[in-house]
Amino acid sequence: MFEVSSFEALFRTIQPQTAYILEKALEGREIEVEEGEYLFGVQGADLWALVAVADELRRRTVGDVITYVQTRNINFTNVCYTGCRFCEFGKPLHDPEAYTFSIEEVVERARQARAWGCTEVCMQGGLNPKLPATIYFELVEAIKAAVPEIHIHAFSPFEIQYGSARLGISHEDFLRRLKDAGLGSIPGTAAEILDTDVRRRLTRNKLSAEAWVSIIKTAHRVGLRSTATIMYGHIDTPAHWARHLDLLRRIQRETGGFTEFVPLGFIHEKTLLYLEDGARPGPTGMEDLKMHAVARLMLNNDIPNIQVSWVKLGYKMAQMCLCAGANDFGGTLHDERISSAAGTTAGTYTSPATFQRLIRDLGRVPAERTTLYQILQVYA
Ligand SMILES: C[S@@+](CC[C@H](N)C(=O)[O-])C[C@H]1O[C@@H](n2cnc3c(N)ncnc32)[C@H](O)[C@@H]1O
Ligand SMILES: Nc1c(NC[C@H](O)[C@H](O)[C@H](O)CO)[nH]c(=O)[nH]c1=O
Ligand SMILES: N[C@@H](Cc1ccc(O)cc1)C(=O)O
Ligand code: SF4
Repeated sequence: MFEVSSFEALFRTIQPQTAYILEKALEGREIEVEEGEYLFGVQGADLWALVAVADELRRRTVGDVITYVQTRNINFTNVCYTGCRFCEFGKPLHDPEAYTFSIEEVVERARQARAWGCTEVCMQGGLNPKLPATIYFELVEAIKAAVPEIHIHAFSPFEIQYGSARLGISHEDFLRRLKDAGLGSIPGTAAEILDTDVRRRLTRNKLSAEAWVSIIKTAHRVGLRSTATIMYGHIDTPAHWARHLDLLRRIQRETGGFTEFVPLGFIHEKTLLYLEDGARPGPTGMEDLKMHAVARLMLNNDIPNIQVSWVKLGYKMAQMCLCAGANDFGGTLHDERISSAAGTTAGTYTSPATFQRLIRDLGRVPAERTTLYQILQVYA
């Protein structure tokens, strides 16, 4: 049984309802959707108690190691007509900033990545109607032929839906062919908020919440693991967040395919969602802390790894969230473009030395991992 007693004194100083839920969490019991929603509303001493309990659960489940992965983003095209209101990365074909890499350019980037020490390439793009629908297979095959040892983490559920629809084949056949070509895993992006009403206001043409769930489950069934994400801090509410977390853990109980959960705070600066549609200017610092902490409480029994996105949070807030339930620092990235296009100034690359320094500053232990959380080296 989990130890509750060391928290007793702290719990006497906070709201009884908060204390009740935090005790349940320390006992390893399930935090219900309504309880998660309640926790998103706590402030002051209750918020710090939530953070302390999330940090304790993190310590019990995954210990004091904080991992990171050497990976290079290859955003092979930004041409996209979906028009998501939160995205400044996607551009129409004739936009002066539109670009598409050739297969040779993508392969060259993967080769360089390997030479720099990367074990992964993270590849996502716009939905570019000028590219052949077979581009997804061609990219994977070409990278595998040139750099066979690199793990290819690529193509969001939306890209899977788009590619398979254009080829007229099932999601399952499309995913199996990608896996046979050498795909290693898929990013769980395009999740945004898995709620029909919110999605309608974020983006008119994007895949539905149901399709996201179905494609993720299909990927897991064919043996392709994925990350899980949420994009929060725009027109969404704590009720959406708690339901989203609950949906992710229910998927995980069916498939076991999620490697980690990555909260992605909305980068608002240049987006139409903020400038024209009245969305909030991204999450506040307290919302960032609560997102990582409540995720730890609700997911701890099902998804052990919670990743901070340093691109969205910046290093200082990322460090804080690593003290509030998270245990993974994400990737080196090298060429981050999506958040940068939306106006973040957090940077496009983080070196292993920087990760190690920021992790040591927390009194924790840095370690490099692979995409699937195999530890490559611990920096004791
Ligand atoms: C840019 S898309 C690339 C893959 C594909 N086009 C898709 O939409 O699935 C990848 C993810 O980036 C995230 N993203 C885009 N713009 C963002 C922003 N302004 N703030 C935070 N995340 C953003 C969204 O979660 C989105 O699903
Ligand atoms: N969090 C962001 C990522 N993450 C990619 C990860 O580094 C990696 O692919 C994953 O950990 C696989 O296990 N990439 C971005 O471009 N922007 C982010 O905010
Ligand atoms: N972190 C995501 C990928 C990602 C890429 C770009 C983003 O803007 C956000 C997330 C994953 O590994 O699954
Ligand atoms: S989020 Fe993806 S689908 Fe939406 S506009 Fe951006 S690149 Fe296109």
